Amino acid sequence: MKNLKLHSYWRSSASWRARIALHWKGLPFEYRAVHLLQDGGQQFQPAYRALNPMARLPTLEWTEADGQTRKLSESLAILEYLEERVPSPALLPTDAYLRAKARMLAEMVNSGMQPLQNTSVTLRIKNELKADEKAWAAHWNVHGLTSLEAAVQETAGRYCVGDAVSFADVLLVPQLYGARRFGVDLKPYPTLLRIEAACNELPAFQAAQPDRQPDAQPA
Ligand SMILES: O=C(O)/C=C\C(=O)CC(=O)CC(=O)O
Repeated sequence: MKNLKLHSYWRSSASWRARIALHWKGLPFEYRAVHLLQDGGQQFQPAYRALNPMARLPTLEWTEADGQTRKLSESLAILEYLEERVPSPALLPTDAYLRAKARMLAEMVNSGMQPLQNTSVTLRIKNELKADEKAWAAHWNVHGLTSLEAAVQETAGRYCVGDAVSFADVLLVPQLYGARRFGVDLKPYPTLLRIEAACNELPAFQAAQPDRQPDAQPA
């Protein structure tokens, strides 16, 4: 994989997952900023939609040794692909059950939480339904984090699944940032907070943080 380009937005949690995985695997990439709110949402522009018909972030583009260009969207598909292409350092355990557990915890965020509070959803709740989109988003974060705190008890070591970083941690850290943005009290999730702190000691997690990205906006 050469000439990697990641279409990303600094605080898009799905972009953040891909950034962690790329840094973890030691794959340098060019950062292509797509602003989710400016210009009515740059993700809706035809050039980006041609890359990603869902008009969502992230999208990864690269070139193979034989010159073929490739593109992939959906952060979990990107994580799975990078894990296959660059197995070491790993982001999945070797034991099949624990691998499934890491994917299960990741899916609890990927399918069970984030889509319910995605910007495309919260904007419709606010503008079409005239409802409190922050309360809506906070509700689904509380439901998901309560479930995750319970679920990780079986496998947690230093990280979500034992003492090695996995997809579960890659999904957890950006989601906690989102939960804070929606005003969720995180005190009921001590295990998740402890894992987040452990992850944030790692250079790949540090490099992927929103405020370290070229399109970050001052608070
Ligand atoms: O407010 C903005 O700056 C625009 C959009 C986002 O950050 C995207 C999200 O926070 C959704 C998410 O990835 O969970």
